[in-house]
Amino acid sequence: MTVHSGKHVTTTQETQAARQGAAEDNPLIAFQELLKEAADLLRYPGPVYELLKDPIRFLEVKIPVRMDNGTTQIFTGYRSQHNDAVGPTKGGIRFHPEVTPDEVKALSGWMSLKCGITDLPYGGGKGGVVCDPRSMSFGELERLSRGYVRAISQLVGPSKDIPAPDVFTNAQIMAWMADEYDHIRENDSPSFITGKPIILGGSLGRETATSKGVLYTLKLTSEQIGLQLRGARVIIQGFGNVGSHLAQMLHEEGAKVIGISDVFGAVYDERGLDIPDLMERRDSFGAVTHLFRETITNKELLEKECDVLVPAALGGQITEANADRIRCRVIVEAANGPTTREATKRLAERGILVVPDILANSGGVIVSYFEWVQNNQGLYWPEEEVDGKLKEKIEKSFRKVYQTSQQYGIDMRTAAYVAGVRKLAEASIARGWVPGVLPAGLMQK
Ligand SMILES: NC(=O)C1=CN([C@@H]2O[C@H](COP(=O)(O)OP(=O)(O)OC[C@H]3O[C@@H](n4cnc5c(N)ncnc54)[C@H](O)[C@@H]3O)[C@@H](O)[C@H]2O)C=CC1
Ligand SMILES: O=C(O)CCC(=O)C(=O)O
Repeated sequence: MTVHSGKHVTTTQETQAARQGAAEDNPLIAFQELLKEAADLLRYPGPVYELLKDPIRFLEVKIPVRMDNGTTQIFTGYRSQHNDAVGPTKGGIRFHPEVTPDEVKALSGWMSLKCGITDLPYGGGKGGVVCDPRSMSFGELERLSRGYVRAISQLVGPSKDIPAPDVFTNAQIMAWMADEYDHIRENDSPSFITGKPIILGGSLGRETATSKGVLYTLKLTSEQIGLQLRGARVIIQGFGNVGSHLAQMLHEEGAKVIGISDVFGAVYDERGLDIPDLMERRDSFGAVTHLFRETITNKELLEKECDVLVPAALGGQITEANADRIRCRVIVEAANGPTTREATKRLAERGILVVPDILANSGGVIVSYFEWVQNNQGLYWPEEEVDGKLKEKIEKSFRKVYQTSQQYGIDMRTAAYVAGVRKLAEASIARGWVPGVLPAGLMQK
């Protein structure tokens, strides 16, 4: 494979096509359909589903930003709070040109389920801003980040709704947002947002937490299906925060990472890629394939044969259109919503196991919770402590979902919904929001 230096500046047609595929299968409808299945399995009364199928609060905002060329551009942003019966809502902020209201709503619902599975004291939230940060200057991005916080400031806060990074946002953006919030509130509120730089109260281990969680779930899955990770052929779609660290971790575990991709395309080498070198050379938006002369498309990469396929970019990547051409033993969903419902069914028929996003990528919010706890108590933990607690939580969550799938005879995704919705429903029942009976022992005398 030859390497060249060059600069892509536009989004490829393949990206457009991938997103159109996602539009065919609206993530909010997919969330609602499976939520209904889980609520019915648990025999919850109708109002439980009616309450949880949409966010409890959804805000759309306009953010005027002075651009470097003197013009003013008006950006659209969203914040969705799915349910706050358990506690404050929690979830990342995505900066991406194709953010939609339904996507943000679905992402907030998935956050609620994620926090339910992992037993965090939160409901789900999510934010998004329609923008392309790759085409903006540092100054423009800072003004947009601060403008977004001003626009949503009434709705968020350390005990209301706690944002974090997601696609195309990072620790620097969290730092600007934290600073803006402190100015508005006129006090220091480090637990308003997580994923911050360490110097501003970020937790050790947060940057790699999502990837570490994916690695742990993959290891647990491998034990179940008798897959040897050492020497296993792995393909990872996306080389940003989650994909790149995961590639590095798998490389260190002795797995062979044979394909990776970014927004521009993919690189594939059946002999294994030099991951440490790619880690050095990726840019801050997780782009690396522009360094290669020979690339393939994201679509082609997903269809290459491997043992483990890890989508770690956007939603709606494995659909009815390509599910029959996916050739792997297991898919571990690091991205949110990468596999549509129809594709999940097709893959199950073909014996391909899917480890669902709301379990596999929960390491990020778990360590965000640890960051929030550390900020609230003003006492900071060493990285080993963070890692140990993360591993414990992921293992417990995996067992919960796996046992639920065995108990009800359902696939891992449906099991994750069943395991995740329980806490939400029970807290809503306990508050008297919806009718229902709590399991014995939950309501103390
Ligand atoms: N950062 C976190 O802690 C968590 C992230 N996730 C999910 O993991 C996924 C990746 O997130 P991050 O790594 O944080 O984002 P990132 O912004 O660091 O990286 C995104 C990667 O996806 C690629 N990409 C973007 N658009 C693409 C397209 N249309 N086709 C192919 N590749 C594309 C980018 O080039 C980049 O390599 C997202 O689905 C996110 O919601 C889930 C849990 C936590
Ligand atoms: O770290 C967090 O609070 C949320 C991360 C996130 O957005 C996600 O898990 O999808």
